[in-house]
Amino acid sequence: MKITVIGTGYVGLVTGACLAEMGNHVLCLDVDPRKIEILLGGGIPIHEPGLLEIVRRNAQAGRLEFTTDIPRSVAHGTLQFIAVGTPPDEDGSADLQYVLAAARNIGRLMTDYKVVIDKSTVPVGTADKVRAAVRDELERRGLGDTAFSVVSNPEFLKEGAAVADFTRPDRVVVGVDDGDDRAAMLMRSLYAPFVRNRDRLLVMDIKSAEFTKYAANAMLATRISFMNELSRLAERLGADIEAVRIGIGSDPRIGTHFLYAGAGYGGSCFPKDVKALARTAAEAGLPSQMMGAVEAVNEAQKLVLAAKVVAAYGEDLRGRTFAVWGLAFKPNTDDMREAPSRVLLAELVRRGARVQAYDPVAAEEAARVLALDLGQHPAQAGIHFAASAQEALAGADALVIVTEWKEFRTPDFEQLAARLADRRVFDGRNLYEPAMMKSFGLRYESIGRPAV
Ligand SMILES: NC(=O)C1=CN([C@@H]2O[C@H](COP(=O)(O)OP(=O)(O)OC[C@H]3O[C@@H](n4cnc5c(N)ncnc54)[C@H](O)[C@@H]3O)[C@@H](O)[C@H]2O)C=CC1
Ligand SMILES: O=C(O)[C@H]1O[C@H](OP(=O)(O)OP(=O)(O)OC[C@H]2O[C@@H](n3ccc(=O)[nH]c3=O)[C@H](O)[C@@H]2O)[C@H](O)[C@@H](O)[C@@H]1O
Repeated sequence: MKITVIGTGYVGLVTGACLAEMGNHVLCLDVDPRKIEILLGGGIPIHEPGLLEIVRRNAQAGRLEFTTDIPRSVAHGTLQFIAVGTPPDEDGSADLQYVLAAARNIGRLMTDYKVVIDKSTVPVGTADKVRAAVRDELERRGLGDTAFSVVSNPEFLKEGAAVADFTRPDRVVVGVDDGDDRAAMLMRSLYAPFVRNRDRLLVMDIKSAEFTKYAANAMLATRISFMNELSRLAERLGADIEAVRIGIGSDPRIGTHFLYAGAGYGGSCFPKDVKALARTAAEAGLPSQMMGAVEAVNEAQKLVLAAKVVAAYGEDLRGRTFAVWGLAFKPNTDDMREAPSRVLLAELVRRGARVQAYDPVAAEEAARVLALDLGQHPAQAGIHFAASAQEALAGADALVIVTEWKEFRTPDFEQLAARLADRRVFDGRNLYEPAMMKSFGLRYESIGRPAV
């Protein structure tokens, strides 16, 4: 099939590459010429395991192309995936300006039947707005009776595992208008190679499809905030949240996934989608009590590591040096959006500490966003980037772990103890056994477990 993907962020690029891999002819459009330049040069603008190979292979085969040319992109695909950003507006609602701009471009230039597919995460009712935007443009051109379909096809992939999530999905949700058999059939055949078990392709009405996406992210964020709140209580009571996690996760009604207490959730989606769902609920006259609580618990959780450091060293951290391992909002990505490390680093440098930070891939992106957060170059604020986890430890008083990259799981503990002046580790991801840390003479504080 001929497919256009609008937006070459995480979702657009993964969608385009994986659909090309199945033999479709995909043209990816972005309005950001820098991204298209990178893609035309054989690279990708993000760090995502396995993606570069698929992009290169399909680009070389001529099945995956990139452009900034909007008329060409509209002419190309019968299926037009809209995969642009939907960042939070000032009031927390999803900002639909990019989605609607993409829809207007389609209406302004299309000459034959198109399926306009909302892949971006968009509030219930957005498909109607997209439809109106396309229709208005067609009518302006005197082509009001040109046929087109609007489909909701929310994406559930996780960064760091995006290719596997897209190609072996737990489910694919497709929202279509009642009776729009043409669009439903096109979507079914498009996804057939990925959903061998046909039950996993869930066709429903458009509003339910739009709502399913927010319900999924809100449920996952709720689980994390619930565990984070319990972790604080566990610390106060002297219980171990890891034992509790295993204890409750073994009940299949609860399940083992997404129950890890930590340094707070970050990323481009949970924070914004929780806010947007709260906004939708308020606008519908049914204000959500839960979403506000989920968000408030998370904001507080992002401060927990800094609070532990302050409890150990006092409010004034001048003259102290901290090694920080992990900056990205989670492992296997260089994405720094809403990363808990940003809150930690801002707190440490505000109190006068020096920071030696290490992340396997996110350092460059971290330097960029921290400069914006702090209003000055990170080095001026006292943040230095180390080339390795070991280098970050040199001359540090203590280590703070924010992101659970695999390479942090089994460090040389003797060396760790020898390098840290205070032999102290603050672990925001519960990577190690407290008793083992103690046996190496390390003082160890983690999340929701007794300090040793
Ligand atoms: N990042 C993720 O893991 C997931 C994201 N989503 C949702 O997918 C959507 C996209 O997210 P990301 O890929 O992270 O976004 P992103 O911000 O990384 O990329 C969006 C891209 O769209 C481009 N763009 C904006 N307006 C455009 C236009 N009119 N025409 C062409 N290109 C345009 C931007 O230049 C940018 O490159 C969001 O709604 C997000 O909530 C859903 C599931 C997973
Ligand atoms: O809508 C989206 O964009 C995506 O949002 C999340 O994916 P993502 O943000 O890439 O990352 P997650 O793996 O969900 O992690 C989000 C945050 O939660 C934290 N987390 C996750 C799991 C857990 O048990 N505890 C925990 O603190 C992670 O450290 C991270 O900061 C969802 O998992 C995807 O299904 C969804 O498609």
